[in-house]
Amino acid sequence: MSNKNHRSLYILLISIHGLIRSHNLELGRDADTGGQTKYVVELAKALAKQTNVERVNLVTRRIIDAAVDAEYSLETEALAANAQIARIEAGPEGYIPKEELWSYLDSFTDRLFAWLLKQPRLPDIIHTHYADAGYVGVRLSHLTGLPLIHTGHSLGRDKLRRLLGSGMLLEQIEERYHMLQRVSAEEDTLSTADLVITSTRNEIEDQYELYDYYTPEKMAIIPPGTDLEQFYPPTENNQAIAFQEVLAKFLNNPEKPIILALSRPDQRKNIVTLLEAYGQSPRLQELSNLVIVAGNRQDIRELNEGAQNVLTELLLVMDCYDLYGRVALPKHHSSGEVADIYRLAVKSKGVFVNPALTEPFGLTLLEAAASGLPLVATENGGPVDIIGNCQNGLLVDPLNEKAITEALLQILEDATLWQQFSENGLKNVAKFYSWDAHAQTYLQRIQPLVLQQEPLPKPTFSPKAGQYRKRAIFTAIDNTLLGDAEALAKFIQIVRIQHRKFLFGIATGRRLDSVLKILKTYGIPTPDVLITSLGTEIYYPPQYTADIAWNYHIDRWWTPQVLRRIIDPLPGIAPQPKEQQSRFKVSYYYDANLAPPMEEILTLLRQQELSVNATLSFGQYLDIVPARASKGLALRYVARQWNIPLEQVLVNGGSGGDEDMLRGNTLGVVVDNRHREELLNLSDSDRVYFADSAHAGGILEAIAHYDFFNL
Ligand SMILES: O=c1ccn([C@@H]2O[C@H](COP(=O)(O)OP(=O)(O)O[C@H]3O[C@H](CO)[C@@H](O)[C@H](O)[C@H]3O)[C@@H](O)[C@H]2O)c(=O)[nH]1
Ligand SMILES: O=P(O)(O)OC[C@H]1O[C@](O)(CO)[C@@H](O)[C@@H]1O
Repeated sequence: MSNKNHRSLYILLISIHGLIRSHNLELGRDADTGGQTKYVVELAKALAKQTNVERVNLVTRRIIDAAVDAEYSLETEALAANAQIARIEAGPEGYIPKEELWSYLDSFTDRLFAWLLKQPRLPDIIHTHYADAGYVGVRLSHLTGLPLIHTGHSLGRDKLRRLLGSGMLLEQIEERYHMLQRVSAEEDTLSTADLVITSTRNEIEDQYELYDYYTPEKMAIIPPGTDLEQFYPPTENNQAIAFQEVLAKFLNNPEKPIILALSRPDQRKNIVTLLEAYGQSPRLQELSNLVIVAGNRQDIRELNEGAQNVLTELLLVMDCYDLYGRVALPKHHSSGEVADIYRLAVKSKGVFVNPALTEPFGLTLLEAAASGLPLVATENGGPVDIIGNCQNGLLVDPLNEKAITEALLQILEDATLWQQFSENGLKNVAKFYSWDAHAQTYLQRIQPLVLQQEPLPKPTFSPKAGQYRKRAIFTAIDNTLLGDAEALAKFIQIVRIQHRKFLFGIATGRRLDSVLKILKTYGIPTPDVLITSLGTEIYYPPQYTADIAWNYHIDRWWTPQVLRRIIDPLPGIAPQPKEQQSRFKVSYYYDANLAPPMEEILTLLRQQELSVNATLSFGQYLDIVPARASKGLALRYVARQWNIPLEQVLVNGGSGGDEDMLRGNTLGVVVDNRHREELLNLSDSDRVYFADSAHAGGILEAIAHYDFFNL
């Protein structure tokens, strides 16, 4: 291993949703392809140019769908000589909205991990973008021990707050955006990440501050850049800009100053309030035209629900105020035309407006500034910093039509102010927002994380010759292996007869001493590997050698005494006897009638900045272990040691503590006597078989169902 201090870096960026490729980004095509898509491609290219960066991978989801370009199905695509996009399959092949990706992210994680193990070496750092990639990065970081950094781009709690403020009902928001799942993933990411990179101070103070796990000291403000070769002011010569033709179709007096809004057609962008302000102001209508660029569309009725609602509402409001001839809503524009659109607005002495309910950062504001276009922008989010730095516009309350109108008139009616804002923007965007400066600051900030990382060592243990197996069965004990003597006897028979053909593993919440008693009492053959105490300990028979590397790996940010001080006083919760406790497991009895709901306990732990794994089993056992430990994570560590693909690992479970080993690419089976609500959200996973039989009968049924011995 070369000395880490001098080795050049291999950086892994993960950005899962949207349409990502090396060129000609289809920004605005849909709600998932916008600023983040552009940000990660430009970041990857900027990092790849740095001298001490050896390789950059930008990992995204592989999409095979006739509705989108075939390029998105390429498994790799070059971004630079030392940078590639890598596309990993997860769930259905087709292009689906980011809100529907959640149940496929465990599988994405397993496939990405398998892909990484095939590369010349593991990355030095994982950088995730948005909640879905955060979900994957947390698991990947636990699996590998690699440092995790995160950039939210847009935060669920902030979006939720603003949508509620705009009058949407919680049920509507949950139905459309699956906000609870997203916020839970964001909290887990914040509690695992070593560093959070934001674009502005406002994000730290006003957006991340909403989270239970809020640690400003782990956050770094590194503003993104913008491409000054693409965005620049119109040239002096009066060369016509082709897009003018497109707008002329809509406008009676196309020479009037343009008020330009450009964003994805998403509710959060709040374009309709701008249209309302324009519709209510005869003065604005006399002085200017309103141009709204909101993605590309052929037929509004074919767009996804969010975009359809936004555009339909705009047409209705336009009609209501009879704004025909004064408002342009172009259907198409290419990514190459975007810069021209800004320049058209500048030539007309117009204004760029971003009326978003909240704008985490706002790349369009940088683009407008680089074009010389003054700004009117929402006071919620990144524009506070951007206009603060660039001194090139006015901030407004996005829900106040009057304020928006006044700000627009103030700039449109004052040529001196317009000129001042235009010049300030041009000068300051180059000074404060450059990708090269971003990449240099980025590398300085991650260097200490790379140096201190303790990657999980390649498995020391290697199976003895002849012991290689290509499949495995892992089962929990209570109510899964045990409970039906006849079925257990049949399973024991299979173990004895077929034992050369598969690795027999046990993954239990019990301690080693308790498991050994069970094996003896029920005559269960000695397993090849024992995962005990809920994935915190791993033993290898016959001497039951403990895997010390695993203990060292999970012992991170583990402070059981702090944990006990927080949990012990809670009502309806009592410590289990000491023989159930272990070095890396704190266990309680949980009385659902008296104790706070699990969500509240998780919130409490995060608010105390604890990064742990808390699970409820059989509705009565609350177990808390280090974040890097679980049955699923320990099982993956063992499968990697024995080089057994997860697709050949049959896993049998029945309660909350088993959930994470049943997710992902393993072959899951849930026994019929399962604890239903603890495993409820497994139902939409395509790799879990819900057995009709209970206890060990479930395993026997699954062996047949998956045709296990012929895999
Ligand atoms: O019809 C459109 C709409 C958008 N864009 C482009 O798409 C990007 C939009 O980026 P941004 O204005 O930042 O908004 P979002 O797409 O919402 O991006 C998210 O991610 C960005 C990067 O972190 C943050 O700046 C935003 O606040 C956050 O909402 C810009 O480059 C636009 O030029 C188009 O080309 N055509
Ligand atoms: O508004 P939301 O749902 O938080 O999502 C913001 C979207 O904008 C993007 O920039 C699109 O690339 C991503 O951050 C995300 O898909």
